[in-house]
Amino acid sequence: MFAGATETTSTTLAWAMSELGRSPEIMAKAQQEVWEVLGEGRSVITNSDIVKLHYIQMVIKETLRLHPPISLIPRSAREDCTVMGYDIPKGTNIYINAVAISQDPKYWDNPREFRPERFENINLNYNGTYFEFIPFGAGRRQCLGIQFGSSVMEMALTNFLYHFNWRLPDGSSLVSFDMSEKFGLAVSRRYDLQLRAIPHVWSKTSK
Ligand code: HEM
Repeated sequence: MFAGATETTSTTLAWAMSELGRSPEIMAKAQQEVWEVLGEGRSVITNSDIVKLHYIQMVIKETLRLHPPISLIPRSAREDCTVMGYDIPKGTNIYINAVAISQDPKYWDNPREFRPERFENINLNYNGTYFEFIPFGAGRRQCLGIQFGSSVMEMALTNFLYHFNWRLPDGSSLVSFDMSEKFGLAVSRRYDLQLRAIPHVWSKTSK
């Protein structure tokens, strides 16, 4: 459970920073929200700050839509049944492909695009009642760490964006930005993410 809890959250954070690193406009919008809501000189950021950061919450949701760390959710048929014309005998192992569902063009416009705004006016949460978006699974065996995991991710991402500006390493470009995946306990980046962290200096523009 310890590995399941830490690897999922750290992997998602790496994907969030990857998506923001290759989308400077979305990064700027997220940072603007963090700076405007929190104001200057904050050394401690609390949960009561995080609930006000709607765009950050959408960035995390959009990251989990494109990169659900547990992409195959296991189940076992408790009885003989038929699904979409396929006979499934009792005891069959079934894997629900969460990543295929959350990128299905039947439910999502331009599904491969990283666009946090798509969550703006729709009440899609993690509860597992919206089957087109199930990064934490659904039903009785749904993830027990939804609240904790989402708070940790929002808190960490907010701290990253509040305190630092992020740039590509010298010599690399947005065109060649690597987004390849590695399948393991969680679907993580194949190669470590490399970004330059530059401490944020407050000026009139960031207030
Ligand atoms: C990005 C963060 C996380 C994601 C995306 C995630 C995702 C998932 C998924 C997809 C499942 C399977 C659900 C199902 O079968 O329907 C699961 C199960 C579980 N998760 Fe998470 N998880 C995350 C973080 C955490 C954290 C932080 C904890 C604990 C502090 C945790 C504890 C558990 C436990 C105990 C289960 C097994 C539940 C059961 O089988 O009854 N998870 N998680």
